[in-house]
Amino acid sequence: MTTPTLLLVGCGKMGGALMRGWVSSPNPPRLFILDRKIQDAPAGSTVFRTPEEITDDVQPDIIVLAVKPAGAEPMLKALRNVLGSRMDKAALLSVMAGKSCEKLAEWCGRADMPIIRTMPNTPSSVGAGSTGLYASPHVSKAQKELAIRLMEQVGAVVPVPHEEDLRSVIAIAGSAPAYVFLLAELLEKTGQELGLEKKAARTLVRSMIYGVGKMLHELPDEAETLRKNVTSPNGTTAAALNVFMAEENWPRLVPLAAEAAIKRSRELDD
Ligand SMILES: NC(=O)C1=CN([C@@H]2O[C@H](COP(=O)(O)OP(=O)(O)OC[C@H]3O[C@@H](n4cnc5c(N)ncnc54)[C@H](OP(=O)(O)O)[C@@H]3O)[C@@H](O)[C@H]2O)C=CC1
Ligand SMILES: O=C(O)[C@@H]1CCC=N1
Repeated sequence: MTTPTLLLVGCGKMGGALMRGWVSSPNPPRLFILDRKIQDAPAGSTVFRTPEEITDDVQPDIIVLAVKPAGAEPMLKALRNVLGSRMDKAALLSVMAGKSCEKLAEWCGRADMPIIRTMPNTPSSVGAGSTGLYASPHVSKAQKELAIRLMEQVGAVVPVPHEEDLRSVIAIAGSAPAYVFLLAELLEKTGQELGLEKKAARTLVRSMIYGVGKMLHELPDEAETLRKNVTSPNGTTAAALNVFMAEENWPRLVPLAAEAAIKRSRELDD
């Protein structure tokens, strides 16, 4: 298997998470990075601060676009100018929460530009990401396989049949690490308010969430079964879950939050 060449455009929170995941994986890609402020580029990679700095020897197999959606149009137009026909030999892999394949192809200057849209998440930085992936009709079988292989190097990949499905991926996986981090924050804070030392609350909460993640990852059981195994009849967990599971709480709030994320993804498309 040949080592693919990537041009990673934008190396902030998500691009940086992918970069860290890739360089720690068994077969790291050859990395060119375009980012105006990256400080910790991995050994062996090459950094450009502006599109104009990109050298003539750069021929990417995949251009990974990880800037904010609002910055996509000027960036792709600048890349087209600098890369010229080299752009035609590459596929574009967007990680952005907005901007359709159609728009991205237009900004690449080519209606049949092969575009792969993905929605990864920051756990990719430790090889435990989850990525939804949609390939436009212009993506070849080999390009799609390469994109899947790259994203599998940093976690699980779920191909989706429709571009629109990526909105659901955003709501339950792309944005969702923040929901779990919020739960961790609130549990740690509550532990301290209940009298535990900060360090003790932090250790207990983080190892608990790690353990829950490991069980969900390794065991075949449904989440519901694992939840019920913790919930002794009339015990402490049942008392707490009566609060969370009340109709007006999590059963209403989780779909409401997902809907808000989806609505925002539509706005980011414009
Ligand atoms: N954060 C997350 O958890 C996830 C984010 N995404 C998607 O990833 C994309 C990036 O998000 P995120 O990583 O959070 O954003 P960041 O702002 O952290 O990263 C973007 C990076 O690109 C750089 N950049 C932007 N424009 C240019 C330019 N013209 N020249 C050089 N460098 C440039 C930015 O520099 P500067 O700051 O100086 O502008 C920054 O370092 C978004 O589209 C988002 O939807 C997807 C899944 C999860
Ligand atoms: O908040 C955002 O818009 C990005 C996309 C998913 C996670 N972060």
